[in-house]
Amino acid sequence: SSSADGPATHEAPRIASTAAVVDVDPFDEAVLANPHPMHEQLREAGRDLVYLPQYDTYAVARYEVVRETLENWQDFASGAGVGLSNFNREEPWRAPSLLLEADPPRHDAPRAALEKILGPRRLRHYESGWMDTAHRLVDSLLGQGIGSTRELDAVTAISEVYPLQVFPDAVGLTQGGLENLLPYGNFAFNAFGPRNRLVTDEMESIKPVMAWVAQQCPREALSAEGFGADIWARTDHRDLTEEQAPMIVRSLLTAGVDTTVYGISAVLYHLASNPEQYQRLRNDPSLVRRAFEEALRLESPVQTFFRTTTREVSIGGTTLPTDQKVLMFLGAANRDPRRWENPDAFDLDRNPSGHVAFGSGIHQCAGQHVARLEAACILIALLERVEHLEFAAAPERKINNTLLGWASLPLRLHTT
Ligand code: HEM
Ligand SMILES: O=C(O)c1ccc(-c2ccccn2)cc1
Repeated sequence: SSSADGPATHEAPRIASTAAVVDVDPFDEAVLANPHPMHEQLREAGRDLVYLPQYDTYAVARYEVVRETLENWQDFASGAGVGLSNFNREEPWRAPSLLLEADPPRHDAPRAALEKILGPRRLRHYESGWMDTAHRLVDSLLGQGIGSTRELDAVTAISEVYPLQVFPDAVGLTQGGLENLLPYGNFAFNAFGPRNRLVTDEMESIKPVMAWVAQQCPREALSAEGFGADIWARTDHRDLTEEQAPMIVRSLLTAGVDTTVYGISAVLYHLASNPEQYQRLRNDPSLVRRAFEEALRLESPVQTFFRTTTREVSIGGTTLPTDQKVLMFLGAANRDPRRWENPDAFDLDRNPSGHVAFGSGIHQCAGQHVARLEAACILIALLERVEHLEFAAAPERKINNTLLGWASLPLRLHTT
């Protein structure tokens, strides 16, 4: 592309003249563990558009411009990958997703298929089974006794257990090896970041895990009922091809496990941190879905990912060059005081809708209703039997380039 003063050169990236340069490393492990001070720095740098020199990437952190960037798929594309790596220049670590890393029109058929299969109407079929599983898990944790207290790590005993009890079965996995799912998602979300040790440490060990995931996706590997079967059934009417179907099953296994584990940990963290809000919820369980959304707004389990410009485009009055990565800070947007009053408070009186924890626009989370149903079921089962909960010790962060969450949530549960 050329501008008024002749053809654009490409030897050095031209920094958009008026972007605010902020020299921070969003993938530094200390920052990954506590990103909120950096978010404030990025939001208050003086411009809608920020430039991060360490990664030669632009960035957006304010709510309005994050939302605009998410929704403008024409200028900010996904086809070059939604990680730091630009697929126009580097080989992806695995075949690109037909949803996440595809732009219209290639994105259209896989998206239309998955939207229907994971839609709220279809999910009603899973509701009673998932609720029963939640009751069984809570009863196994709390025992039959009443008026007692139980200490447990809510991550290892609840967040990492419940999704694995319901989701692989709903997808239709039949071959065992479910212990591969969390490591696979953990690696996939690390891989959106730079090739730091979080990625390089697992480059070799992830290979058999990738092979296991690939073996779960063929039609014959999946049970006759479930999300996988529903995806494959659409090849019978040519809504999808035999090449697309296994890749869409892979999408479920990549995006549908670690995210929900982090989401459930997020809401348990805030309920334990806000006892009066927990009592409010216990007295009015109809607030359970709002509690999950408010926790997603505050924690944004998926913190960041990228887009790539498809032409010279302006953000906030600053022109960006083409083929440039733009990092979107969903976590910063979800606590932007320009959009949210008292942004850091967990408040069940707030209407959290409009948060971007599930993204926005054509790539908005295709599994959001699955995530919501899982969280609602486990929360309802806990509310019925746990009078109040508190921290038994300090929680510990789990570190990932993209996901923000907890490795440990030591809780004391007082049961009725
Ligand atoms: C709390 C849990 C979850 C969170 C916070 C979350 C977050 C997100 C976000 C932010 C995106 C947008 C990515 C982009 O714009 O590039 C997304 C996309 C996606 N999510 Fe989720 N997700 C969650 C659970 C799930 C589950 C349970 C599934 C599968 C059952 C799933 C499947 C997908 C897929 C397939 C996409 C790509 C959609 C597209 O590109 O059209 N996610 N998710
Ligand atoms: O289709 C896939 O494999 C896939 C889909 C979605 C994600 C994702 C990425 C960033 C934020 C939330 N979800 C990852 C993988």
